[in-house]
Amino acid sequence: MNSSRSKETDWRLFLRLAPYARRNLKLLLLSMVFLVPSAIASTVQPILIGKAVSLLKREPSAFDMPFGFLRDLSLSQGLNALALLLLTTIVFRLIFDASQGFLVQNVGQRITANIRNDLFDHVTSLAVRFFDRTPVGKLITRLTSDVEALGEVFSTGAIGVVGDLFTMLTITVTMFLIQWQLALLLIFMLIPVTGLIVYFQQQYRKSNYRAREELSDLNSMLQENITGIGVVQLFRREQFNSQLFREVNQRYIKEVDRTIFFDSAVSATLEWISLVAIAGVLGVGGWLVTGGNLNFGVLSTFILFAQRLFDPLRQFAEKFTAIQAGFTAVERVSEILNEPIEIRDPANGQIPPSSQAGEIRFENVSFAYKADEFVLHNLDFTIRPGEQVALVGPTGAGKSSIIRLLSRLYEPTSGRILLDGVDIRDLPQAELRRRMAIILQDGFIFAGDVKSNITLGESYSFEQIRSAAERTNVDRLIEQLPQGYNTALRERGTNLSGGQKQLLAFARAAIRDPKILVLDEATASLDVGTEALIQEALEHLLENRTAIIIAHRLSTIRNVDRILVLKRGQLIESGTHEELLNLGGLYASLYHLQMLES
Ligand SMILES: Nc1ncnc2c1ncn2[C@@H]1O[C@H](COP(=O)(O)OP(=O)(O)OP(=O)(O)O)[C@@H](O)[C@H]1O
Repeated sequence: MNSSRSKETDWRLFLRLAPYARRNLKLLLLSMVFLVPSAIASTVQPILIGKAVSLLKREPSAFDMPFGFLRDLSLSQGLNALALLLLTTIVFRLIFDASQGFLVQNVGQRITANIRNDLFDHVTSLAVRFFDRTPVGKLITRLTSDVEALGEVFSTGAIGVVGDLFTMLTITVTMFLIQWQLALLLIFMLIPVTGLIVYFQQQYRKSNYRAREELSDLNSMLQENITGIGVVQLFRREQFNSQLFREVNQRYIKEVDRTIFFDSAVSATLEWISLVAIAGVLGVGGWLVTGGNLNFGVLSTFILFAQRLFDPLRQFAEKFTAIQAGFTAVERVSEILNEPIEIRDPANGQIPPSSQAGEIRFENVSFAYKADEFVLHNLDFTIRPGEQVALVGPTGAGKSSIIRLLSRLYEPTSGRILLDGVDIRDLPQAELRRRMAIILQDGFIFAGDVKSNITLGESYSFEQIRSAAERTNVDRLIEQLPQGYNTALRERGTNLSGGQKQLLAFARAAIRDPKILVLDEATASLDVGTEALIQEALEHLLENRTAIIIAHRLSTIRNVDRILVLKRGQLIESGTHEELLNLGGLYASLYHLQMLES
């Protein structure tokens, strides 16, 4: 039952690769065709040697038919002719084996490159929810070492297993045509060995899967520790984390040891069975020869066959590690490729005219990150075009979640969000996000220069970049950097201060000229002087735009048109600064507390 299920799975996994193989079908077929002459040459060689032995022994040969031309030649001429034929088959095999190897590896590299590209595209299309539950290290393992393991199926020539099987088949048929008793003996030996190998192979596969899982955990831990190295060192967690790392590493090694055990078991089985087969042929064949039922030529041919029959199996054993690892890899890569894209563009999306100024409407929106743990309850409000609204509330009240829903990084559990009267689910995501710019507290920086971190891959002229920086009063700070706009920034912006990263995010938003601007604690990491500079720029930037501002420092939002106050995911107050102060509710008490502090 278990094995039939695993066969089914293997078949399904194999089908997973079919579309990739189809794209390189011609090369793949050609490489398979090359296997045929190679297998035939390999079967013919023992026959040629057998014939030579018969010539030397001057015994009647069992296979006269293809060698009629030898009858009129002298012994040395006949031996020379056979040697020449042998040489031809060797050259044949060399040429076809080499070409086949080259072709297969070439196709393999193309297929793995295609899979890697598809994985990248798929992963970047998955909803943020997927990333909430998948550690980065696990994903990286699948995108790198699992795809690599798949590539090895091709680079180790493991795909040549088809050729090995073909060779075994040709040898088997030829053996039966020549001498059925010896052929039967060898086949009887082959069957249990194959069964044993299949068993080891299944065990190997299981251990290999577990080893890859442990490797993912190992990489997740590594990634977490490197990303959080500051906290690790500040809180003296080095030893504690090392201990945790050692434990996972130990588990990984244990699983790898198991794979090595099964791998060696296969090689060892084949090694002794091949010797036993030769001994068997010598024993039974010797007995037949003494009885006059077999000649030396055929016996020599069968000794070579015994060796060659198990040779493809031995080769198979060597390749089998790569093949099984490849199956595990396809399984793990497929898991990611099968991950559904939760947030999709509508089949025929509506695009409201971009001249509209950006009205946002939440209609009875409720939302839970995890089933039944609602963080937003029945939100119902409208933000008019050009209105500036602040979202206020204690930590964890749900302010950032509102922004994530608005930008469709997550979808509401119930209710709907409308942009200029259109449900945002009916808008193409690119269109939705083109209409709004979001500035978060922690500006993310990509490796590249300042310019490319503002344009983010879109084609803006240098003038446009500079003008966006000027409009947000960021240009002066950029010019202070060592190479101005051309300063190379490192991954995650480690050569910029938190405030500097934030400033770049403002320029990034300004250049896009969005209808809606969202600031999520955007000025929190700026010093008072820089914040004043940005506030001034913001006033211009916010003109004629709908804006949502999240701020903990209530003094910065006093002038907005309306303040929405949230508490545990519910909208509890709404009004202008003065109205809310007069109301004397949560906002008023938060404000007075902050005033007291300052
Ligand atoms: N990715 C997530 N998965 C599960 N729960 C989450 C996730 N992000 C936030 N939450 C939960 O949702 C609630 C609202 O979080 P949210 O980030 O919206 O609060 P916030 O008002 O923006 O807080 P802050 O002022 O601290 O930024 C919190 O209780 C938080 O624990």
